Amino acid sequence: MQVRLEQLTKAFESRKKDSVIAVNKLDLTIESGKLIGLLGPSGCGKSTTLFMVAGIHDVTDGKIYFDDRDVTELSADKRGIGLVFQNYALYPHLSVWDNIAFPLLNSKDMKKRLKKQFAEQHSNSPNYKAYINKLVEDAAKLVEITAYLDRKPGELSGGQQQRVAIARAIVKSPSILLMDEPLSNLDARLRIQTRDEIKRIQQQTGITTIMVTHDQEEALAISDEVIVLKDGLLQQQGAPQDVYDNPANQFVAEFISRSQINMVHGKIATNKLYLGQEEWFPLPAPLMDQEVTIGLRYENIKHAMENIERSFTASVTAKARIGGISTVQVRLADGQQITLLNDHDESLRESERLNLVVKPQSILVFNQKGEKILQC
Ligand SMILES: Nc1ncnc2c1ncn2[C@@H]1O[C@H](COP(=O)(O)OP(=O)(O)OP(=O)(O)O)[C@@H](O)[C@H]1O
Repeated sequence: MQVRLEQLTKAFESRKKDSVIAVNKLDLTIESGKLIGLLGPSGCGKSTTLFMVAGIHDVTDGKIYFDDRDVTELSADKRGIGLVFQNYALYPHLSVWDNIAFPLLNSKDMKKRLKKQFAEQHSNSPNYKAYINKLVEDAAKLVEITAYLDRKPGELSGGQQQRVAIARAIVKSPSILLMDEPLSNLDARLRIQTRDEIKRIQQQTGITTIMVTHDQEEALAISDEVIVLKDGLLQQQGAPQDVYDNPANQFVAEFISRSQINMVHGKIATNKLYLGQEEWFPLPAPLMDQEVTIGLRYENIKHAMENIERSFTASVTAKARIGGISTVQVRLADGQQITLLNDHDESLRESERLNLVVKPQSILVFNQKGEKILQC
């Protein structure tokens, strides 16, 4: 099912006189069957957006459509969504089976729907009870927790509990699955494993899924598309690699870079780009004279032959090795430091002068407002 937000806005009344605009005129279309990473720093409005789509928060302004149906005023239980929370929110006194079956057995609407489905589908189940049992077992099988159906949540690991929560959300065949930071209570190893599980489950079911996360690596790894928010405003939507390669602005470039980006001070003067104080190269198209910030990702800066077009020189100040990644820090003529990946040359010496070049289309130039004015 497609999800479309039109000028979606949420203001929270504050005790002080100004209200907080948590989500600000958000226009978005999420295509059916996609896994979306809703991404941004703490307080940017991710959860508020998700909870409006879920029907948990009412909207201050704007519209929410599921396909062509306006669901803005529809209550949460009538939207056909599955919800997964950060803290799993399982019932501790119920078994895993009972937790998964809970939404099937405790909603009048759902019971009505299931009875109709059971009658229409001429299912292989001999009776309604067996039909429910099969739905629970199928959901448990999908998330691979069949062996734990008799246990209580407290007898499971965090990762297993989150799988139960996912099973409970998908057992009612929702049209949309909404996940609020589903991985953040898990340790690093389980996070990667569960992240990959979410991808598999989403691909197997084809349910349109929106996953809120503040962890860009997590979002980039599994999402078909990422949506980046800041201060309640949409910054960019696109395929992970495209957003990484072509960030819309300085904020996105820094947020989606695992911090491995240099932001170097420079300027544009008489249609030439300056790296620090040094003239670098003529602009491909004219731009106004101004101070700029130049974004250069570590992996895009390479050693080069002397005098190659757009090359620049810098001297080595330090080398570092973190895990399998080796970096070298160099100083430009005006003293600014930049870092690059030290792919191949372990023999670099301190103060050695290097000739460097940046991969085409990866020089990102931002104006003082953080808007991208050039990428070349
Ligand atoms: N019930 C509320 N009352 C008042 N302000 C709220 C309320 N809920 C959220 N906010 C504010 O709205 C803004 C967006 O909050 P939201 O929880 O959506 O952000 P988030 O991106 O999900 O953050 P996090 O990653 O920390 O969960 C924040 O400034 C927050 O303080």
